Amino acid sequence: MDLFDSLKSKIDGKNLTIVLPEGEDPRILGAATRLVKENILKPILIGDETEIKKIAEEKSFDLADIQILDPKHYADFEIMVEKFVERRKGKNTKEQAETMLLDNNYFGTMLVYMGLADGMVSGAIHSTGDTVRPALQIVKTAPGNSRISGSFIMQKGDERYMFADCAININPNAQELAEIAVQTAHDAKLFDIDPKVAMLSFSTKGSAKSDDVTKVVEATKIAHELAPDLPLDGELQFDAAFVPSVGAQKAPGSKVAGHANVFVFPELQSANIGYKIAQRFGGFEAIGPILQGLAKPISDLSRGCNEEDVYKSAILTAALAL
Ligand SMILES: CC(C)(COP(=O)(O)OP(=O)(O)OC[C@H]1O[C@@H](n2cnc3c(N)ncnc32)[C@H](O)[C@@H]1OP(=O)(O)O)[C@@H](O)C(=O)NCCC(=O)NCCS
Ligand SMILES: CC(=O)OP(=O)(O)O
Repeated sequence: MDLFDSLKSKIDGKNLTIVLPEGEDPRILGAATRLVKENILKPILIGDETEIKKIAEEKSFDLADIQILDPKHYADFEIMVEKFVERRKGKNTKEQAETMLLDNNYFGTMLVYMGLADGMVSGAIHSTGDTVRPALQIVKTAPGNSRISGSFIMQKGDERYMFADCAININPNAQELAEIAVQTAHDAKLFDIDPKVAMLSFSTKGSAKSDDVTKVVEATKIAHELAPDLPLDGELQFDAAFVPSVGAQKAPGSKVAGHANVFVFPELQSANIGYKIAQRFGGFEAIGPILQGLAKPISDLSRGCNEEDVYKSAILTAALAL
């Protein structure tokens, strides 16, 4: 079954609500309208109501049944400020909270934290830092996770893979990289991928020596300790991880080499560049970044996203709320 048909059937009838803090962007409005029309979930748009209605009219989007909230006129703003200050435990004053919560991403994240929405999708306009910082500060990590990371589902036809961490941790150490691998394998299962995890490098099984390679070797060792039953191998070059004949030549005996479907990059530069190359040269659809390890589902978008990406990310985020 198509991944999104499967996710839609999981959330069907659950009346889940997803906050879209960039309510004035036509891609967001288009996706929200479609989600309502198809009765998939309830979007909550954040922004200036008059402006949102004006854009919707220009683009002929029907906003009936879509809730719009403007932080400037939110009736329970004071309650939200109180809860924010309580959550930030001395890190932000009431005065700071009053300003911060006028920001759509902070406001939207608080709706999710307070249980007034099931999830949030943002990042069509905002950078990843501005999108995820409120989530890191307010929602924080789920039990058993020391960090959050960001993965992409990469799909084309019948092919479906996961790439990580393409979004958050700039230069993870070995322990962090191992946790990213385990998190991504966990999420892969939610998206009907039976994970075989490759810990990527520019070296395969000792073919090159450097501190960067040693980090991946260490991470592989730690990941085995964290998840002994998980098929995972490293360090592997991408060709050794993906192409069966190359895997057999460069990493004979490996159960993962040549058959990997979850690719863990050594740091953010290669991961972010890698997913965009697969997307733009390779014609893969890139769904994400999916934030892994957060206590509540919040997803980022690439600023290069289109309406379809927003629509799919909202469905996926809702499914993560179950
Ligand atoms: C994610 C990112 C924005 C966080 O950086 P930051 O805002 O400087 O974060 P700070 O170090 O100030 O930490 C802010 C909070 O987030 C927490 N945090 C930061 N990184 C975290 C992580 N990976 N997992 C969990 N919590 C994290 C901190 O503990 C801190 O919490 P606190 O305020 O309660 O103490 C930063 O790592 C980043 O810019 N990453 C790259 C994003 C990017 O450009 N990606 C490419 C495009 S997708
Ligand atoms: C995920 C990502 O790279 O986001 P952006 O393109 O918005 O920087």
